[in-house]
Amino acid sequence: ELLVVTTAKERNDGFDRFVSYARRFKYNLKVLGLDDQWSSDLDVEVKLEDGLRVELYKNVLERHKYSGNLVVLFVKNSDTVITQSSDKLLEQFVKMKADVVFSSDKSCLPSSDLAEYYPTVKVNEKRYLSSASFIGYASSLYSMMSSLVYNAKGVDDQTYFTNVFLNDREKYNIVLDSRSSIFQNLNDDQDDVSINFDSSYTYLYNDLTGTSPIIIHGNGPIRAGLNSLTNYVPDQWTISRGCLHCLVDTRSLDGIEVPAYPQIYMAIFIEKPMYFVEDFFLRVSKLTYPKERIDLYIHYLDVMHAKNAEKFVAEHGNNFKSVQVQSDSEVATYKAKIYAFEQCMKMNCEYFFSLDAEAHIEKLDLIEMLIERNRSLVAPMLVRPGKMWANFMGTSTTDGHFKKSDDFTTLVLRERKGLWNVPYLTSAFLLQARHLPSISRIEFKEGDNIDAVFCLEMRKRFIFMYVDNFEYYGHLVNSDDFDATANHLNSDLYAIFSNAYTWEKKYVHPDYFPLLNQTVEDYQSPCPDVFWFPIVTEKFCDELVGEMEHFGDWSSGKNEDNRLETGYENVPTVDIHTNQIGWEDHWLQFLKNYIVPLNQRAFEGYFSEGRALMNFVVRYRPDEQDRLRPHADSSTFTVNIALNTPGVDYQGGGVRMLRYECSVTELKKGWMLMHPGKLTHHHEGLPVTAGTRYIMVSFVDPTP
Ligand SMILES: O=C(O)CCC(=O)C(=O)O
Ligand SMILES: [Fe+2]
Repeated sequence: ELLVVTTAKERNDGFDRFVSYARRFKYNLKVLGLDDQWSSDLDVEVKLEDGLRVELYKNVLERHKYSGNLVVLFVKNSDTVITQSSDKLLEQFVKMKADVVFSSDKSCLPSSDLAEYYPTVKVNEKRYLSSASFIGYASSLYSMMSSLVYNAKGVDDQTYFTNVFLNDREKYNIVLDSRSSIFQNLNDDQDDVSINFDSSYTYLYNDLTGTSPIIIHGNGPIRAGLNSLTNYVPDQWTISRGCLHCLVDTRSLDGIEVPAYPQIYMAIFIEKPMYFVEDFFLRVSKLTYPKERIDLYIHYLDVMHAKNAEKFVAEHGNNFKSVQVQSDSEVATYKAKIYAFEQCMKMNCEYFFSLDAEAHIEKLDLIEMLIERNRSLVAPMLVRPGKMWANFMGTSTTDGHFKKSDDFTTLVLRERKGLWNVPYLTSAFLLQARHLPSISRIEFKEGDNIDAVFCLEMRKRFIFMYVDNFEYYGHLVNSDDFDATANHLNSDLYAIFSNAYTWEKKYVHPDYFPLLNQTVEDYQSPCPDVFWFPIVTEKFCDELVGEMEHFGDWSSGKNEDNRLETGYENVPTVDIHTNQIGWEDHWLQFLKNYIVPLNQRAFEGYFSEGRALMNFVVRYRPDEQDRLRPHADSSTFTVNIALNTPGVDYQGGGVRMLRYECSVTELKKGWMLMHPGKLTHHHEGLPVTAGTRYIMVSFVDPTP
C-alpha cells in the first residue's frame, strides 16, 4: 500500500499538473497545507515555512505509524511529476532493500563542507542527499523523524534530513537512490537524461545509469527544463497517438448562444513602427468571434499608426462591445499592458486576449479554438514564413537565458503537433482572467523588455504558457528593417525583402498564380505578341501612385534629362523613376520573382535576366503630357502596368502597335501588357483627353 504526501501553499498549474498525473496513475494522495479537501476548495492560504514541513510530515506519520505495510512517499509538488504507476514504484522500492530511500544529487547541500562525510559511490552515481523526495515505510519514517536529536523547528528540511542521514543512516536503514531508479532530480543532471520514444509510449531515460526514473523533480532554474520534459513524459505526446494531454481538461463552446459567449478583453499593441498594420487590422476584422462579446483596447507608440487605429475603429468599432484607443502620450508603452489587465478585470472579462501588430492571424476562429484549449495561457504558434523564427522559445538554460530547444525546429515545422509548455512566448496569447489579480501586480519599469519580464513573472507564478501548433494560425511580420525616417507614404511597398509572404498576399494579383500552370495558348493576347496578365492588386496600384505623388518630383517631359547617364531622353515622358523613391531593388525583385516566369512562358526559348535600368511611373494628363509619339523602347521586352482605370479615372489613353494596327484601350487596373520593345512593336501612347492616367513601365533586358 502506498500513500503520497505533499505540501502546498497555493494552487497553481504546477500543483494541478502534479495532481492530474497522480490521479492518472491512481495514486492515493494527501495534500498538506491546503485544506485536506484538495479536490474541492483550494483557495485556502496556509503559511508554510520549510521548518514546518518536517512537522507536518511527522503529524501525518503519527496516524500511520502502526500500519506495518504502508509505504509513504513525500514529494514537493509544483515542480515534481510522477511518471509511472504505484506498482512500479513499490517494486523499485522493495528492490532497494532499505526502509527509507532519499533522492540524490550531484551537489552537496546545505554545505559542501559535509561532502567528505558521505559514503563514496560508483562512477555515474550521485553521492549526496536531496530532501526533494523520499520514500519509506510509515513506521520507519516515523521513528526517523521522531529522533529528538535533530530538532525540526526552524531547521529547513534539507539540513534536517542531511543530519539524520549522515549520523543515523544505519540505525534507520536509509539509502540514497544514487542511480535514479526512482528519483530523478534535474538540477545538474539535465544532460544525463533523454526522452525515449516507443511508438505509443514516451518515457524518461537516464543515459548514465540505464534507469527509467519514476519521480522527476526540477526546481529553481531548471523548472523550464521540467516543463519541456512534461511536453512528452509520460506519454504526454507519443509518436503513434500524438498529443494526449491536449485532449483532457478542454472546454467546449458547442451549443452556447452568442450572447452567452465568454466575454473577451482584446488588447492590441502596436509598440513600434511596423509594416502591414492595415492588413493586421483587416485580419482582426475578419475574426469570427462575436465582436459584441469583445471589449477592444488599442495602444500604439508611433503617431504614424494613429491613422491605422482610427480607420479600424471608424469601420468596425461599432461592432465591438466597447472600444478604447490610447497612444503612448496617454499611457506609456510599459504601463499599457497593466492598464489593459486592469480594464479587463473592471469589465469582468473571462479572457484577456493580447495581440501585437506583428501577429497576423489567418485562422478566423482562432479565439474560439484557444478558449476550447482551456489552458491558463495559450498562444497560437506564429512563424516568420520560411524562417526558423517563431513567437516562442523552447527552453531556458540553467543561467536563465533562453535557447531554442532540441525540438524547436520540429515544432516550428509542425512535424509534431500539440500544446507545448514553453518558458517564453510573445505576440498573441489568450489568458484566463482568473490569473489577472495576481498578474496585474507585475511592475514593469521604463525600458523593460515587457515580454521577457512578463514571461518571467508567469514562470514564477507557475502559470504555464502553452504554444499551440495544432493548426496553421497565421504568421509574424518582420519590421526589423522598417525605416521610420524615410518619409514613405506606403512603407509596405518596401517590405518585399523582409516580408515576401505578406507582401505577396497584399500586392500580387490573386489571378496571377494560375498563370504559372498555363501555357502561351492560354494567355490573353490583345495584339500579336502582346500579352496581357493580371499581375498586381488594386492596392498596389493605389499605393504606388500615392507614393509617387507623395514624392512629387515629376520630370518635365523634355528631352533633357539629368537622371540619365547621357543626359538625353529620346522619347521623354512625365515620370518618376523607381530609384528616385528608393524602390528600384524592390521593383527588380518583383520583376525577377513574378514577371520573368511569365515572360519565359509567353516567349518560349528566351531566358530573361530580369535586368532593367529604366523603371518608372508615367503620368499623362491633358494639360501636361497627354500622349507619347510612336517609338521603340530600349528593351528586349517591355512591361506596362495600368495603375488606374480608363473611363473612370481618365478618358482616352491606351497603347497602339503601329505595325499591326492594333490598339489596347480597355486597360484594366493591375493588369500588365508585355511586348517586345523594338522592331516589330513600334508603338505609341494614345492621347488622354480628361483626367489622369498612370502606368508603371519597365524596359527589361536593355538594348542600346
Ligand atoms: O502609354 C503607354 O501605355 C505607352 C508607354 C510607353 O510606351 C513607354 O513609356 O515607353
Ligand atoms: Fe514605349
